[in-house]
Amino acid sequence: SPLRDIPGPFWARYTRLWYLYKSNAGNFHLDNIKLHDTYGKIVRVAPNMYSISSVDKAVYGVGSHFAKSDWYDSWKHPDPKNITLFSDTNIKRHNESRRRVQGMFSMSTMVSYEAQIHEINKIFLQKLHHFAETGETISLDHWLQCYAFDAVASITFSETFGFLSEGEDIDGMMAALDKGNKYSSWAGVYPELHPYLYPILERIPTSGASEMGKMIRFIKRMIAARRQQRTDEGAGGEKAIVKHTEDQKAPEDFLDKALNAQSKDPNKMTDAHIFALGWSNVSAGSDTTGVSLTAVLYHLSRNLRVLSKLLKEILAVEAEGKCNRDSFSFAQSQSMPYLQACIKEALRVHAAVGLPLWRVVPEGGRQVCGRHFPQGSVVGVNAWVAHSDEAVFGSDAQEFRPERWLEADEDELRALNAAWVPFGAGSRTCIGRHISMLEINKLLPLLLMNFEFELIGDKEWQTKTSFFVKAKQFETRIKARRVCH
Ligand code: HEM
Repeated sequence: SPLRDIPGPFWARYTRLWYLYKSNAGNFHLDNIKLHDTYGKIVRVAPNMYSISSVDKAVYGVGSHFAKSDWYDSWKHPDPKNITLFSDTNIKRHNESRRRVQGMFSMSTMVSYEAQIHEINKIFLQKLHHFAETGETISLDHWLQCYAFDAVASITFSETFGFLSEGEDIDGMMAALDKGNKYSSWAGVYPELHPYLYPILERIPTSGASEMGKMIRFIKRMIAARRQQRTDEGAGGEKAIVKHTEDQKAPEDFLDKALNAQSKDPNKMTDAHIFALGWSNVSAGSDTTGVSLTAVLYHLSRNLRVLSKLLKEILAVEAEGKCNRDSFSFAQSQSMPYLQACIKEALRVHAAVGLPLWRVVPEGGRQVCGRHFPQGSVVGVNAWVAHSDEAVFGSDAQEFRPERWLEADEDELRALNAAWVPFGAGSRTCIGRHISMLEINKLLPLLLMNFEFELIGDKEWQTKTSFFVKAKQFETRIKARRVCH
């Protein structure tokens, strides 16, 4: 092989088992950084899989023609009818599907959902005020995940899953998603087995495949119920706008938007597109935002200098009467440079996704990270590796220091931004990033204005990666914030 000199662990040269084991051992986000420290910019992690240390535009640039590798096949049901945006490895079909739904995810559309997010924020604040009164210790990561689930459900289906009000994983949906993701992460290493493994494992209750099946059925039930409701209401698909919330001013939710688009042109918005939309929002829009919110709060709680500087910015806005402790507008958050720097920095030091984003070198081969790769080679960058690159982020790359985003000059900022990939990059970049940005920007100032978060234990937190880098536990005590600092 022309790539035989690429270094890496001994067993990775001969078998995918090494990557299977390592990527599922729970620490690959950190192991991947160590691998690059040991072996350099390009590291072999399996006979034909190469981890690269930077976000090469040749691979991830828009129009690069590097398709997602078959590692993504295991992220969908083997039935080809169940395509999803995230797992589609066909460039042409993915572009077409993405174009059909792109408008629903634009920032301007997202801002129209502010009122829904505001309602979810209210429920969450009430819950936290209760915990502040009782003084009990809570798992903040769990509650932030409940929040993210209910928020995305609210804009997708105009109803919450009830996680925040119950504080529980109702119907085991969180666990189902978690197990499904774990299955996909390991089965992706041997994707050729997925069509055979999935139907067998699906029959074993609580296996990752059976839990994935449960989520798929849940989404299909939500869609079928809405179709029925529209028929019962006489909409029958022809009426342009059908409201499913009591608030008649609320914008159409994602599902209605998709069903209305289908009634206008069933060929453009097929049943498969509608399923893919519901599935993407629930599966890709909950854990990711929960993990990111958890990361922001964790790093702020451990960096009191940063926290008090951010509080100053937020409380100054409050003093000017531009917000109150119940409501914070997205527009306001956008004019707060330190808040933006803190969010960006937290997503840098703790990207939600902790595995490389695998791509296939297209026909004719390509130059990647300064070396030629023949077609069919699989290359991928892990955001954790890209974000720890000292050549870009400086010798303090490991530190949580939001100022780096404010001190950089124009050229430096361009380089920082190019290496900042918590949402992926290029044509496969996260389509839902504006949803999470809306949620994070509206919620975080409210949390900090209302509460003090006291971490239990002074050790660094423990994390576990399957695909998402989740806190093992984030035990916290909450106090109502009464005095301005
Ligand atoms: C902070 C929160 C989020 C993070 C960190 C995040 C991260 C990512 C990343 C890294 C990718 C690229 C994966 C790859 O190349 O394989 C991605 C893709 C995707 N994300 Fe997100 N995501 C977030 C929130 C959301 C939300 C709220 C939604 C939907 C409601 C969503 C839906 C998607 C979809 C559908 C894709 C696939 C896009 C495509 O291939 O065209 N994400 N996300």
